[in-house]
Amino acid sequence: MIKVGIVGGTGYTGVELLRLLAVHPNVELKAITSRGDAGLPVAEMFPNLRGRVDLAFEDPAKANLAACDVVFFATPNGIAMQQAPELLAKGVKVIDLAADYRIKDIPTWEQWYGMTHASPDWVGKAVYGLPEINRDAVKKAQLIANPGCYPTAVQLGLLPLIEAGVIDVNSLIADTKSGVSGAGRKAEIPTLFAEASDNFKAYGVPGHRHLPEIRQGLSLAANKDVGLTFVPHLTPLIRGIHATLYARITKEADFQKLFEERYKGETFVDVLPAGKHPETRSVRASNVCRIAVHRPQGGDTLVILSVIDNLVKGAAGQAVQNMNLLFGLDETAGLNIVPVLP
Ligand SMILES: NC(=O)C1=CN([C@@H]2O[C@H](COP(=O)(O)OP(=O)(O)OC[C@H]3O[C@@H](n4cnc5c(N)ncnc54)[C@H](OP(=O)(O)O)[C@@H]3O)[C@@H](O)[C@H]2O)C=CC1
Ligand SMILES: CC(=O)N[C@@H](CCC(=O)OP(=O)(O)O)C(=O)O
Repeated sequence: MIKVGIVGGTGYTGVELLRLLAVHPNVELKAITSRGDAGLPVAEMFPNLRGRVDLAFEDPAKANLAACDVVFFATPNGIAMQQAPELLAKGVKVIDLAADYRIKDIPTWEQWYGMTHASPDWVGKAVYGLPEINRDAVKKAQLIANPGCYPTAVQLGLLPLIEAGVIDVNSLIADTKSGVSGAGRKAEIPTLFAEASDNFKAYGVPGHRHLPEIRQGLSLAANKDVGLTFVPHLTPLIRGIHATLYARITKEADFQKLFEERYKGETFVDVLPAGKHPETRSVRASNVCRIAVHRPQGGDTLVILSVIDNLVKGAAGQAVQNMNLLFGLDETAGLNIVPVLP
């Protein structure tokens, strides 16, 4: 059994990791941390885990994380970069759900995240954990930078077209919507019920920190810098991301077939039949990204629709998928979940 620790067990991605790992056939949960709720039984905070997780939260300073085979950091940005190196030096594998190791260019990361990087040496060694792109590198990694939620939906939607060289990569548009769980579990005014329900708004239009992450991935695939307009929106959903992606065609192809071929054999990417519209509820609680390819009125613009559950394929599920690869397990272990509908 793989001994697993989680730093930041009281957040939304932390409890989602617990939900998935509690029934994972190859995992033994060893430690779950919280600074504020150390000593509290996990199932008392999260009643959905009663009878599934019998651990109590531990103070991160006291938990024996070094005895684990893998530690997930489900913490705010800037925590793993301080705490992971000590574990990595002891041979523990680390999967960071935050952004500390996602961006290879340190000045770019420091500019967007507004802090000095505490372990820049590990950035170069970290592997960006988008398995559909990077599977072989993930298998050999010690440190995984788990992708952001918007970057997962956007990259999976655009990469097949960029890899095939059939679109203009200077004028890409990603119009994305997220449910409020994307903002985490901490109390904040914009995610109060009275603020976020019955409301719809864009945010971060001048620049969102996922822009450099998405640009990095797409530019690698294009082998040149891409031009991307990225506009996130907050919607009154709890879970879910819907990305509407626009790309101008530069080379004719059977675009539907191109997507079907690219994701053939990918358990967690489902290309819908031509003409369909994916819904966020069709992936809720599952690790699936559902994609549809449209060419409205046969014009020169492709519209790709890509939906994920931000907490699963956008965070905890993808992290478990990466763990499976790291330990040579079946990539789908613990992730064979039918989405909840309605
Ligand atoms: N929500 C989402 O959809 C997605 C989130 N992510 C990323 O995953 C990470 C976690 O997100 P989310 O679960 O939403 O966040 P939350 O705010 O819901 O939870 C954060 C967790 O981190 C713990 N924590 C905070 N500060 C520290 C610290 N200094 N040392 C140790 N633990 C700490 C908190 O517990 P306590 O204070 O008790 O210690 C809490 O358990 C973030 O980096 C986020 O950006 C990535 C993709 C999607
Ligand atoms: C709705 C909402 O607020 N979403 C978050 C992004 C989700 C996330 O956690 O992304 P990282 O892992 O990169 O931090 C935001 O826009 O900041």
